[in-house]
Amino acid sequence: MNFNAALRAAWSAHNSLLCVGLDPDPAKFPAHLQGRPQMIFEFCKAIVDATADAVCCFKPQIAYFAAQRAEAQLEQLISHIHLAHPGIPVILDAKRGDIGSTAEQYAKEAFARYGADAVTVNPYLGRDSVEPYLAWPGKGVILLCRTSNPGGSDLQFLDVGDEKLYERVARLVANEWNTSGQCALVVGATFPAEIARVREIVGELPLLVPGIGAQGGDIEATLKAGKTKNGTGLMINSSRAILYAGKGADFAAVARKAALQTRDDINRWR
Ligand SMILES: O=C(O)c1cc(=O)[nH]c(=O)n1[C@@H]1O[C@H](COP(=O)(O)O)[C@@H](O)[C@H]1O
Repeated sequence: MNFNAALRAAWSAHNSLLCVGLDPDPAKFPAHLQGRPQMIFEFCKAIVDATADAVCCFKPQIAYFAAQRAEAQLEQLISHIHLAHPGIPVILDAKRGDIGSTAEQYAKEAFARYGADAVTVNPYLGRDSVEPYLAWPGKGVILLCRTSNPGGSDLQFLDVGDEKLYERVARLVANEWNTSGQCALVVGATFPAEIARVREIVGELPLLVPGIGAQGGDIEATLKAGKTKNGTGLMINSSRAILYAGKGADFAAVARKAALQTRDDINRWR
């Protein structure tokens, strides 16, 4: 699957810019799943099947699986998404960053082991640390630019010459690293002014925007700042606000309601 092409197709086929983040925390699972050996897969599969027609992509966060020794369930989940919901791209949120030889292994892990269509990557080791991901044709490489957390400002807001570090990252990625059209950027919904600045710098490049829902980012401000001319260009992630909207046996149906509501709230401002 070509990540960029699949994303564009899903934006249009599902009329949605919503990315459902899969951050499974067993402590928050409904009672009837507790203690089941495959509960992480079962929880995520139920969410995926209930929300697939309302999203443009899914984003499993690898730490939630690895912390529970559930990597096999992550493999199973991504494979399920591809089989049951073909065409919906999967972003593996791993925020990797290492020297080239190690990055080759991380790229193989994301794309060959897990079968992800895109991966999040930290840009601060520079171009040669990102090239091993770009060597996988058609796979998406989503670079951290202006993260949603308050401490993101500690480094990303430093002045480098006549611009901020996050602006330099946006410019570098859009103008120099994106030679094969595989790149995208992460910009938090909690910083709409910076979303607007990044959009100004990068033209139509897709932006992954986490931070609505549990982190309190504003949907209207995000859309006004980040949408492209045709009302797309964004993968707006919500994890906890959708996954844990319900706490009972009907959790997947409640998650679906939350996802549809979020999709519609987003579409109001496109
Ligand atoms: O790369 C990410 O996805 C990411 C970048 C960022 O700046 N902020 C951020 O919250 N994320 C991820 O997005 C998800 C946000 O989850 P919620 O706050 O529950 O919607 C988590 O999986 C985070 O790891």
